[in-house]
Amino acid sequence: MTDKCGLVAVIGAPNAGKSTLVNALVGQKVAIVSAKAQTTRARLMGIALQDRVQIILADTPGIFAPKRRLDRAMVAAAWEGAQEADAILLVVDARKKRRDDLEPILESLKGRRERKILVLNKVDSCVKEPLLVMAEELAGPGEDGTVAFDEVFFVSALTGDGVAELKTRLAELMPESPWHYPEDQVSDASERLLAAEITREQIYRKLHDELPYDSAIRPESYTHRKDGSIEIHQQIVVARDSQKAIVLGKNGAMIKAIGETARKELSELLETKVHLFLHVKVEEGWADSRDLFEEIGLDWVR
Ligand SMILES: Nc1nc2c(ncn2[C@@H]2O[C@H](COP(=O)(O)OP(=O)(O)OP(=O)(O)O)[C@@H](O)[C@H]2O)c(=O)[nH]1
Repeated sequence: MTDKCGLVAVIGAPNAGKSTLVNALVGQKVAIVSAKAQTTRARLMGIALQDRVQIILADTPGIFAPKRRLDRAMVAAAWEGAQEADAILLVVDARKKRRDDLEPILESLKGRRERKILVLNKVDSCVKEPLLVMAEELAGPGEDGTVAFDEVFFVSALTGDGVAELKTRLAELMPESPWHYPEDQVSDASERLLAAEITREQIYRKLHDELPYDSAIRPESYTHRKDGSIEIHQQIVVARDSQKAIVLGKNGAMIKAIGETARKELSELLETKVHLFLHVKVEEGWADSRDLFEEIGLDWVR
């Protein structure tokens, strides 16, 4: 069998389950799953393998009405991901009845020539009949005769139901091409970016009530020690002194707990001992700072 390799853009509203689906397709944790909407800031890529086919998944940030500059950058990154794709996967939370947030996405999909696949996710917790109606509504030819979607899949990214079928289909759709990544490299998100994502996930888990979106992780250094362990330094960037106090916690207890959990998870993922050093830095208006945008992998949007 000749080698095949292609790019799949994963798009959808916040919380639709894109990260969970990418993880399920890849079979290993590469993107960040959180119950909170809009946590996927960086455009992490997952790489799924099926026989001699490499499927590169652009796990894009949720598309939503952008207000702040940072949010606009997220949307731009999402669409940038969809530009050179061999297929576009739109992930929809099948449990949601209101689909207002889908309208702008459906509208902009109309003009796209790529193969469009609708993935109705979370079928583990929704009733069947309305689901079929929804599929019919979304997948049929639109009023102007254009087909909104070429194919529909029903999946549960959580239980894995339907994921193998979707993966097989994606593999079929990939063009003949040499592989873009070495066999053992399942993610092109550099390890240091992955490490930053894991710390950020812990901050959301432990502090999301107090620190909604006003924090970011800046990777400082990532070095391999002679004994095979890895030393990682990261800055937790916040906007105000009061937020710094929250991240530190009483006598530093919070940052210690964040660091400890993140270190354990990283150590498991990287299969080696990890030394993680976290520092809190106050930077007013960090969301407008250009270098940080670049560090989290987003284009600068004015
Ligand atoms: N019941 C159920 N829950 C799911 C399924 N897939 C994802 N979820 C949950 O939905 C929530 C959002 O999932 P994510 O994968 O973070 O969603 P996302 O689309 O990547 O979200 P953003 O990063 O905000 O764009 C999490 O709590 C998941 O556990 C599914 O198939 N069934």
